[in-house]
Amino acid sequence: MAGCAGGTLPTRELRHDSGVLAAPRAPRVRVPVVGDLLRLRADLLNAIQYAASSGAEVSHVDAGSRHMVFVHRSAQADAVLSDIRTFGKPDHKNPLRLVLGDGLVSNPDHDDWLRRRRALQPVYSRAGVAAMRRTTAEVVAEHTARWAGRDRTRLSVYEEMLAFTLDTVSRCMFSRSGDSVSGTVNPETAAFLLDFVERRIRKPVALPVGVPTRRNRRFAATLRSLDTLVHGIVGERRASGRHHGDLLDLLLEARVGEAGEPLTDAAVRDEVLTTILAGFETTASALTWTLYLLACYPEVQDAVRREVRASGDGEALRGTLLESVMYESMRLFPPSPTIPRQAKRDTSLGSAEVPEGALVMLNVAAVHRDPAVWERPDSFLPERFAHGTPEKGSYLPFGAGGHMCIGKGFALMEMGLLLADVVDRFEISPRDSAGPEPKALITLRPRDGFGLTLTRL
Ligand code: HEM
Repeated sequence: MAGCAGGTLPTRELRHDSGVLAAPRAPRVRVPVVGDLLRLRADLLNAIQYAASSGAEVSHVDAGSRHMVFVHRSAQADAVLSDIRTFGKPDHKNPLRLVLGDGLVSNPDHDDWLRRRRALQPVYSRAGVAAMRRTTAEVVAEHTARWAGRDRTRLSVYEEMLAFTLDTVSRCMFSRSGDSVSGTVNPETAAFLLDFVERRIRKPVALPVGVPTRRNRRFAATLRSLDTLVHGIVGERRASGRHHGDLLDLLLEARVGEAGEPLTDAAVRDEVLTTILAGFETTASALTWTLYLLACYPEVQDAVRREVRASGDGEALRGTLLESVMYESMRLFPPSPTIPRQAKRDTSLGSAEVPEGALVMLNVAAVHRDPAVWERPDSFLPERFAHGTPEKGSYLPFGAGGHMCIGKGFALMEMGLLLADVVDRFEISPRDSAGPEPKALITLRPRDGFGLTLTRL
């Protein structure tokens, strides 16, 4: 079958051409490695997969001025995620802060983060997610209707999923589309900002953003227009007091600390950008790999279609085959393949010493295929999730512990609605002869994009 290499249906061994995740190639870098950061970063995913395949629990990488520790096993991952004071968010030099400021994802100050996290919990609660369901369903219907314009549509999957998730999160945030929002919050802007941040993560030494290079000037201008947009809408809302029932309303209603203070305008701005940027690429990645797997396993696709059609309104996702397919897809292709932490004091992980200041990278992709935990770890077996998710530390698409993804419910709702509508309307089949090759930095994406064919049913 095009794009889905090897294997036969009944065994459901993973069918994809790349093999990068399934079977690590001999590394282009040695791991552990001293002073070889550039090459490591050129092929991060392969290097850390290879290190994991050596059976080590952790690998040390001396990355120039910074010591890095990659964690490959569940027990150590659990130890890191459950002690958020010892293993905190990376410090103020984290390039994500250039865009997201002190929003939940990049806030390095534990106490400030905790106050905000408690204040924002209601925004992403079950009720908050339920309030966003109608808008999300409208965005789903618009996008799938566009793909249904012809009998057979050749979909550039990753690009389409990015457009869909960005549209969803910005419409749920501002409850309006239109030029003022889409002119500023669009896939090009978002891709530029993420690329800017990723390059700075990859570069050991980067020019300060204040140096007026062409990219730095574009970066400053992009941030200025986002800030103007957000502050403008927030100002209008505060002045009019009108309620729109969107995420921004919920952010403005959030109350911080014992005194119950509202978020400052600066904090609202940081959380708006954090929600948009944390929520769109990750969800697009998860949808991309799930559609790919559904295309490769038509018998699973058929079963999901039967389930969706039998369920009527499709309200409940919990316990369904569709949910298991999404979980299994995020196990094989975790949208956030690494989770970064920084040791706030000298400590240890199993027998490994971890010095204060070390960057600790949880190798989620390896943890998800740890043969000690997962039977047939490289196979696509959604039924393994029929009875819930496994033991602590071994399944981490949304992280775990205090920093666990606050948008998990939102993401699952959005994915469920899109996938249910797609399988109901279309047969999904692979298009290209080669399958997508995963590429990882902040998120796991197909290296050169890839296509699927949607045939209208
Ligand atoms: C499939 C989609 C998604 C995946 C795989 C994902 C994954 C993750 C992961 C692994 C973390 C933990 C990072 C850490 O421990 O440092 C995280 C945190 C976070 N995510 Fe998500 N995410 C997704 C969707 C979303 C959405 C839709 C939103 C917003 C609506 C969101 C907002 C956040 C925020 C704000 C945090 C920071 C939480 C904190 O540290 O308090 N995410 N996400």
